[in-house]
Amino acid sequence: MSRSAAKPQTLSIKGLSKTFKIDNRLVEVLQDIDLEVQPGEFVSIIGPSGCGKSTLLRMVAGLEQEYSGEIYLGDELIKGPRVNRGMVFQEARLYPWLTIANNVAFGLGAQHSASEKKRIVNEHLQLVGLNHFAKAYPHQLSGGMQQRVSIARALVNRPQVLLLDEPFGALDAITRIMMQQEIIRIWEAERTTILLVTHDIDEAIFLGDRVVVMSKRPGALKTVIPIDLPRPRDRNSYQFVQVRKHIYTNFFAEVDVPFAYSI
Ligand SMILES: Nc1ncnc2c1ncn2[C@@H]1O[C@H](COP(=O)(O)OP(=O)(O)OP(=O)(O)O)[C@@H](O)[C@H]1O
Repeated sequence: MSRSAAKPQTLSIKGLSKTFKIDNRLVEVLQDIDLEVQPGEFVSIIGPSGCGKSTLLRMVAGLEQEYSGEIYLGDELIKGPRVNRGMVFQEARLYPWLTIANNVAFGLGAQHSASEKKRIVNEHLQLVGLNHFAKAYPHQLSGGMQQRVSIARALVNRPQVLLLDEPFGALDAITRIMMQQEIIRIWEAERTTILLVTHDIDEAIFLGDRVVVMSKRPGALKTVIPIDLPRPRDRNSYQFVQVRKHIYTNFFAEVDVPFAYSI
């Protein structure tokens, strides 16, 4: 592909803490997060429900702006959303009245001519394997295909960082496995830095160069585990199973069940 990439930058999260006001109470959600993500690295984030994983991603996206600490992309202090960071959510969030091509084109800036827009959209539809669906509408696509459209839309401005917030959570198990292979293929083609939040420990190990494990709220970094397994990874290999066992037994063997959820 003839798509020129911007120079990759390191993502630096420094001393990040976040408090929300819930029911007139201040609730500390994130506590002193320090994390450096190298250009082109794939980092998976796991942790108990409510520990602040999505909030952390939203902060990197620039969607949350009140917090202490700093987030840098290269030399740029992140203060709000910008096209150098793309985000994909659990639901595809497509516009039902727009064709697939127009959904992908939606985020493209006015600096592109109509023919340039068409070329960029086609390249991205090809990247996610949907070039034959340019004129279809979202309701004509399966959940996995819709999610691929939202990945194309997030990549269309050539972001430095792709933020994936439980992007395959709503998909069935088989589609999920296919999408994991798909995101690896896209990542290997694009070499975009990826931050993935997931509830699925296998998915975190299968995809990540490193797995960040967060503690329960207020979310802090419990540990960061490098995954030195060769790609493509085999979920049933001895080494893979050992990494999974290590994460389960050391970090998730005794997850506290809040009283409200206990029987
Ligand atoms: N806009 C908001 N206003 C108030 N509280 C919020 C807001 N967004 C998130 N929270 C609170 O922050 C905490 C962390 O939420 P967040 O969605 O980041 O957690 P999470 O780790 O992604 O959870 P899950 O794994 O269940 O999706 C929760 O207690 C939630 O209630």
